Amino acid sequence: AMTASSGHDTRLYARDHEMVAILNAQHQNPHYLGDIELPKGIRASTDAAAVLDGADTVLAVIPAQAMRDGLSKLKTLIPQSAPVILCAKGIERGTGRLMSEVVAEVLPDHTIAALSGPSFATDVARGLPTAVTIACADATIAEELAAILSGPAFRCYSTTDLKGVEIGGALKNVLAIAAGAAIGRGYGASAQAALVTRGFAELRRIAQAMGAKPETIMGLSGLGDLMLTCSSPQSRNYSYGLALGRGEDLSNRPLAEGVATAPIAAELCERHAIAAPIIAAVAALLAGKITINEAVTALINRPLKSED
Ligand SMILES: NC(=O)C1=CN([C@@H]2O[C@H](COP(=O)(O)OP(=O)(O)OC[C@H]3O[C@@H](n4cnc5c(N)ncnc54)[C@H](OP(=O)(O)O)[C@@H]3O)[C@@H](O)[C@H]2O)C=CC1
Ligand SMILES: O=C(CO)COP(=O)(O)O
Repeated sequence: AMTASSGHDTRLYARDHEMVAILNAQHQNPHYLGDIELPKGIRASTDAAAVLDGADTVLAVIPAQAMRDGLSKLKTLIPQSAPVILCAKGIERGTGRLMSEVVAEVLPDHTIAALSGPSFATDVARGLPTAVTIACADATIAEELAAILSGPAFRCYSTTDLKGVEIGGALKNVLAIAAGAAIGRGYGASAQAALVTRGFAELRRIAQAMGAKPETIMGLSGLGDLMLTCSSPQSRNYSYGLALGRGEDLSNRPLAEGVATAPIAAELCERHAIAAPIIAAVAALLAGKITINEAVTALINRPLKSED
């Protein structure tokens, strides 16, 4: 929707024939975006070759755990000259790879970028004002992509800190589950703020260990997306946490990337001796190893320390 609103020829590949037919005929995507009116310029197709033929920029918008498989199937069709912009927020299960590392293995000769920041799909599709970060190791390409993607209500800031952008996007989902679970269990807004703030300290430590820039973590793709995702039931990760906290049935819920990312993030922190008790608690909670009450009691009774 954002590229079509900016006047770009926008083609969408999807595997669901019915969705493609409805999108082309009614300019809506009822399953994912309700009755939101999408720009008429978007042309959808189930024919990947036709969609990707001659594309000068490709946005990869599939869940993190499906990224390797999804792009592998399309790799011969993606034009060599087209930068691939990753929109998924997560760490790959099994390998611990960031999305850019996954794509570097699948498409080793392509320019890789990542688009991330506080941006609910429904807000962007409605044309509500949104600001995000686009990252690419090549500063000129990052700036060019920011200019291409920005539009009347969509503002892109550019950075070369690909890792920083990816780490913020992946970990905010894990922390949103913690925030939602605390509210769902009835611990209140003070506990929620404490979890988000101390979770942010964990995010900063991990980012530093991985060589990300502090400015990126303090920016839209870090703090910005953390604020959004940890405070709004519109977030699928936060609402997953809410349901967990309320003891609701967790089957058949919409995608919550933090569920897959939590255990791998906790394992990475343990392996690199990075203190991340909240991320570890989310992983243990999701694995059914502890209850929310046990997690909160353990967190609040940790040895006292300075606030760093
Ligand atoms: N929704 C949002 O507000 C935002 C989402 N993101 C990120 O974008 C990524 C995708 O999320 P989102 O689009 O919301 O997820 P959804 O679950 O809403 O949609 C997933 C899309 O990916 C397709 N898909 C799923 N699995 C595969 C697969 N194995 N191969 C090919 N296509 C597949 C689905 O197709 P089908 O319908 O055929 O199953 C569907 O079109 C996530 O990492 C998310 O964190 C980032 C910013 C905002
Ligand atoms: O990443 C998002 C907003 O920036 C969407 O969050 P959820 O995946 O939790 O819905």
